[in-house]
Amino acid sequence: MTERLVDPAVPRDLHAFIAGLPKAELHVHHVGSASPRIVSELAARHPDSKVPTDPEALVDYFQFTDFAHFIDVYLSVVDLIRTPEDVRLLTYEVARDMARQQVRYAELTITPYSSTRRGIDEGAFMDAIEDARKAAEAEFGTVLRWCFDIPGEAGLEAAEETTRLATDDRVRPEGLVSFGLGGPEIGVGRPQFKPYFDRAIAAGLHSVPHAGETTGPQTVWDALTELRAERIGHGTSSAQDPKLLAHLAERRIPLEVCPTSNIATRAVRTLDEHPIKEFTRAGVLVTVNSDDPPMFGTDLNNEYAVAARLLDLDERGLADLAKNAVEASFLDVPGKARIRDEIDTYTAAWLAS
Ligand SMILES: Nc1ncnc2c1ncn2[C@@H]1O[C@H](CCC(=O)c2cccc(C(=O)O)c2)[C@@H](O)[C@H]1O
Ligand SMILES: [Zn+2]
Repeated sequence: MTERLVDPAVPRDLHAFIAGLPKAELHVHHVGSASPRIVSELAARHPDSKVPTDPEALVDYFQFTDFAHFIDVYLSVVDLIRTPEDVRLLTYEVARDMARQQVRYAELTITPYSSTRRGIDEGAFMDAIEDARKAAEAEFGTVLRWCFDIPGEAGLEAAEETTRLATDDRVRPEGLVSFGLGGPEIGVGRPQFKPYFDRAIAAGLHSVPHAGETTGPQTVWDALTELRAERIGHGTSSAQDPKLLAHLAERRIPLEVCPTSNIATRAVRTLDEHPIKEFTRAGVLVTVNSDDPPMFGTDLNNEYAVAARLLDLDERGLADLAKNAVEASFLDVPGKARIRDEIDTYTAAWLAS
């Protein structure tokens, strides 16, 4: 798997630099990060599932003809997660995979509605993710925080349930920092979710909806004006609207860019056509993320290598990219300073060697 991820266009020593570079990840999904080993283990527990039990067969299963197909496959993996133990195992293993890539901090997007709707008790669900979060920090030194997102296509009933789980002090987990909106965008207008985002923001959560992934720049404008987005998930179509690009740059509103995701879901045709270059030229604060790494045959290190190739970055450029994610994160000030210093120390030592 790792060998397939080594982008031949990027010098091997830059891959080595990336592998050791301390990083933060802001746009990565809980279920979407389940490794082939975990997915095949869960599939073996549930023979009624259409998900292959063989990790190699999963590589073919994770090939998508379009975004709708991706969502279907994604939900077939969601169906495998049926007990709090499944949730705990998945979360802990995701943190282990992140630690292996020197991820010091990650905001993991979780869709609690999809699990409680499938019968997992909400209190047991929150305990499972919190236990894994505390274990990951103690054992790997990786700090996890949660983003709860509404699966928009599931409508306002899902929005209400997600908002309740995110704002009711009797159930919301300690690690929760942000509130999002995921799933298909086509036919799922952002303005209808304004009341729910207003409640989440009033409860102290940061707004980070997906927008402009499979629809045009108006969706990004709506996310900014109606949902008061502090960051935008993907924002790919922003490149079609120079005023929007200027607005994002001027207000320093970060984009959570996931290059390989956009190719795998057919949102963008080829990496060379990806708008990440336009974003950078316009002065937009770009962060690089993996979204659903095993499903897209990638990992965060590979996304940094892709960015290095598309943006022609050297070690200092890659270190700046990592620091963008730290700056755009909702980690506290001392935590940000700690990771920023680690990045600078690592980079200086690398360049001096
Ligand atoms: N790149 C992505 N872009 C957008 N979303 C992404 C991406 N990657 C992962 N997701 C996740 O996909 C899910 C979609 C779930 C969904 O649409 C749905 C529809 C109807 C019913 C139900 C249900 O559970 O009853 C769920 C979301 O949880 C979202 O967090
Ligand atoms: Zn996403």
